[in-house]
Amino acid sequence: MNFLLNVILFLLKSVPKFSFASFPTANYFIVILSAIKTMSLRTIFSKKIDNPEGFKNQLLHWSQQFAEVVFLDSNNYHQKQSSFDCVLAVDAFTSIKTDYHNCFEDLKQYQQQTKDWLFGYLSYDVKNDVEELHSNNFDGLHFPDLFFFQPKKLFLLKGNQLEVQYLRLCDDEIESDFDEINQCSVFNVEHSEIDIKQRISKDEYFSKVNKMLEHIHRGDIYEANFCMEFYAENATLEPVEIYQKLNAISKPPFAIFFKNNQQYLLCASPERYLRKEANKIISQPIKGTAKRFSDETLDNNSKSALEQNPKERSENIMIVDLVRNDLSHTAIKGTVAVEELCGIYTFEQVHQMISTVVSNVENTTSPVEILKTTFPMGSMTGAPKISAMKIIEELEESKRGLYSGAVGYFTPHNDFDFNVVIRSILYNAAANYVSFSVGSAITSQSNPEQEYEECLLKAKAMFEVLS
Ligand SMILES: C=C(O[C@H]1C=CC=C(C(=O)O)[C@@H]1O)C(=O)O
Repeated sequence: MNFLLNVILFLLKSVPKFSFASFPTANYFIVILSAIKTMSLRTIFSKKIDNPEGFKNQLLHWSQQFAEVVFLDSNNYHQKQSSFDCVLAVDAFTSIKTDYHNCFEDLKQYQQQTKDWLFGYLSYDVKNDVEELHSNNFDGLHFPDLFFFQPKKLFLLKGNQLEVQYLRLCDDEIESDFDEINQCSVFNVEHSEIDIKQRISKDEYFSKVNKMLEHIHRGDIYEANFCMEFYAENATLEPVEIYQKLNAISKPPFAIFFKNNQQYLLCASPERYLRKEANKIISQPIKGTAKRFSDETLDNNSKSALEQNPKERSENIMIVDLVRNDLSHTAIKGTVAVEELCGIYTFEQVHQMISTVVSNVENTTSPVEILKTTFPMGSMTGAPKISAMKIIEELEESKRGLYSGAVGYFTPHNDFDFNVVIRSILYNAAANYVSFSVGSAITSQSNPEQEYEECLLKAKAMFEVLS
């Protein structure tokens, strides 16, 4: 039945004369068929958008009237594993907000019972639900450890094609919302200057990295991601404005504007944590970072130096091994594979080394179980994972919270896609607290001075938009 509906829907959508504007009857059919398809939970319709970039901008500004907002933008970055160019989910119908205690089980139940689109995040600290770990470091942000919501209103954009999915309880608002979005004026507001402080001094950074190196030389761990926080108190900023500036200079494939009441994430991440597409699981850890140059020759040299650098390659390969192990917990035997090892990808701010590790799972495997057995992502912890997380907690000064967590969504068909929260600004408007953290992988070959420089390179875009 569902297959037949999908075929009819596909045929209707693919005949050009049946576009929304020129053939309302066909569109009417699409709405009806789609509604039956989703068991009447959501009303769906498609619309052709003439200017997707302009529309995205209006959509983001329009979304600000809601308490819960997730805006995902791939910035048209060419990638195989992508379903949409841009997604907006707003206005919670139901939600789950919790600390780490039993959070994976609670999320599993919520996801299974809702059987709908869910958007939200897992903070780094939900690790404490899975292992005997703690998060006692300083927290100026006070975000919940885990938050997901079922949006009343959902917009999915791919190329010129927009699909709108509204819960039936509010589907009478589709037309008036569209008028509002089209009329939404895009304004630019300047923010006041923000005084950014560093949580640990350069000397403290060196001493902590040296302690981490002692752990490595003793054989406690062989790699760990050491991070440090930059922050501002008594700060006020204009979240949309700052997000758009950060996105404009970074254009990463996993950009996210997230809002939960007074809590904001302005994220310019280049990294995917985990995606599930039917039975296939895809993880794309990043390890290895190199500077961009405006001069083409210097830029190419930096790229090839990264590609050949033995330290960066070994960092990446260690994490690939860890991810293979993580995926094996839920994989069908013999299906874990490395699709790409140490590929070099260029972004606006940096060159990155990215590997792609995949596996297949059974239809019956719970999506939340796949997250639980792989979280937190190896690229932000180190190896062996549990020992690395213990040492990270001991040496870092700030609670990681949503930094180094993951934001993304579940579909009604048990698929999901989550990014890694890095290269991001976090803001609690109620506490007037702004924070961003950066880190790098420490291995036996690390030179503290170079690691410090790498952190500053990763922080450059955030400094630029906040100053
Ligand atoms: C910890 C960060 O980056 C991680 C992710 C990608 C590449 C990394 C690296 O090259 O070491 C880091 O492990 C950060 O950006 O704050």
